[in-house]
Amino acid sequence: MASIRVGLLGLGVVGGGTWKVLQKNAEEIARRAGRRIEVAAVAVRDVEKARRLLGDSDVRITTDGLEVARDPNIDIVVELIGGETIAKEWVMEAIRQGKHVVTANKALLACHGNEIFDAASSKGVMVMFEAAVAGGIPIIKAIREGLTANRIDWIAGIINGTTNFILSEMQSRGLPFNTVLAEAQRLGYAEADPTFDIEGVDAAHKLTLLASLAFGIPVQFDKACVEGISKLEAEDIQHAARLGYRIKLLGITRRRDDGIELRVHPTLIPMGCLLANVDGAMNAVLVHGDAVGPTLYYGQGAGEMPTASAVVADLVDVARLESADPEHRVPHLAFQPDAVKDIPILGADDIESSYYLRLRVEDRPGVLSEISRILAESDISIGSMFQEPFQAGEASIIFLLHRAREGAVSGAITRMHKLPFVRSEVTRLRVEDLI
Ligand SMILES: NC(=O)C1=CN([C@@H]2O[C@H](COP(=O)(O)OP(=O)(O)OC[C@H]3O[C@@H](n4cnc5c(N)ncnc54)[C@H](O)[C@@H]3O)[C@@H](O)[C@H]2O)C=CC1
Ligand SMILES: N[C@@H](CC=O)C(=O)O
Ligand code: NA
Repeated sequence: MASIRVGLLGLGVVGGGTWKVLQKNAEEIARRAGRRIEVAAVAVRDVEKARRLLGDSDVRITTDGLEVARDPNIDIVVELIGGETIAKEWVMEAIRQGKHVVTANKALLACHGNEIFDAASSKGVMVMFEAAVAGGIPIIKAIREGLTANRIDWIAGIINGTTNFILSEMQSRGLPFNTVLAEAQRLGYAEADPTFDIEGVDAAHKLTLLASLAFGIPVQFDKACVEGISKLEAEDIQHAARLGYRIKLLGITRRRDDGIELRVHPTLIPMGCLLANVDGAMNAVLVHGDAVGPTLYYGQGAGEMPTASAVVADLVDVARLESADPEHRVPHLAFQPDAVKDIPILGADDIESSYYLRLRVEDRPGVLSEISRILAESDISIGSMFQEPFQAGEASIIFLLHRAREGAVSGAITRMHKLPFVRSEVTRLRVEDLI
């Protein structure tokens, strides 16, 4: 059978890895796909750099992705440039031209996925995005195909390699934040704009896609509650450890009777939990289905070769399914497009979690009773608390609170800020008791 011809948009970390995997495992991939997967053209910013990587191959190099998207000899366009503007323009053009698309671009799909998937369905082409969530872990395939018998209850995961790498190195080696971030950038884990990693935006992009796949809802990144790790203090990492917890940036999406939680934030998880022991740039995703129970997917969530592994797996899927009737392909978001439901996404105040609060207080009689009174009046019960010895007339008090609505906790914190003996902003972190 004739080879399937690919146009690569971008030849950076992931694009370069994709080229390497396709060369290295060409025979094995052809045995699986039923034909060879051949890179016919690439679009890049730096032509000379691309030429060095591609060696003496006869791949056409251009700086214009539209040229690749419009090339009648290309069957699949692989978008690996990132961002939402040019990437969207080139992807939409490829779809208009009737080409299948493979992308690792979670920002693009989390913000414009509904439009892109609609356009692809109308044209009868596939948009595959395994690399966009948790890099090399086949989490999309697992949810979209492996767990289709289940009503999925919740997903909780470490889905950003950069921040997990930063938190792990800060906790285990005491390295400063900026040193570890620079190393994550050198290793190719970080986004072009690393604030996407640090502020939880990248994880929220991925979680948005997971929620759509799990619950059959439209892609709604703008409704996610997002908090990153930039404000996390070393003191809280130490207190958490003393209480038997580790802090991880988690993405959590949960189906409740009144709607769906969609949230990313630093989270205390008990040290014995599986996710608490996922270190470095590794990702891990827990998916709970009503029939299967909890399932766990673990692997490299970022970096050249692991991400390329997912891109190439999608290419093989397209090669296998290309000739199938579009009606018989797996739907983009796991549910048939006419069965997607607009279930409400819950706002921040409606989130339910346990909480860690840290208050810096002055040494005065009645401090504890005042704080306890506010919590009791807000209908929030205290699980445990400890207080550090006073130094220079001040100390930190740490509370672990039982499950409560976030709105109640925020209201209590507002009241605490008005207490004359509270000396700094109250630190609030969520606590989740996972498997
Ligand atoms: N690096 C990683 O570990 C992972 C990255 N991703 C996603 O993969 C995509 C690519 O990321 P990286 O490979 O890390 O980025 P990168 O910055 O290493 O590579 C980007 C490539 O796109 C090309 N490019 C960018 N703008 C262009 C333009 N206007 N015209 C022509 N070429 C252009 C650049 O020349 C470069 O070859 C992003 O969407 C990213 O979020 C997804 C999973 C993991
Ligand atoms: N910047 C991302 C790359 C993979 O998606 C991460 O660190 O996880
Ligand atoms: Na993946």
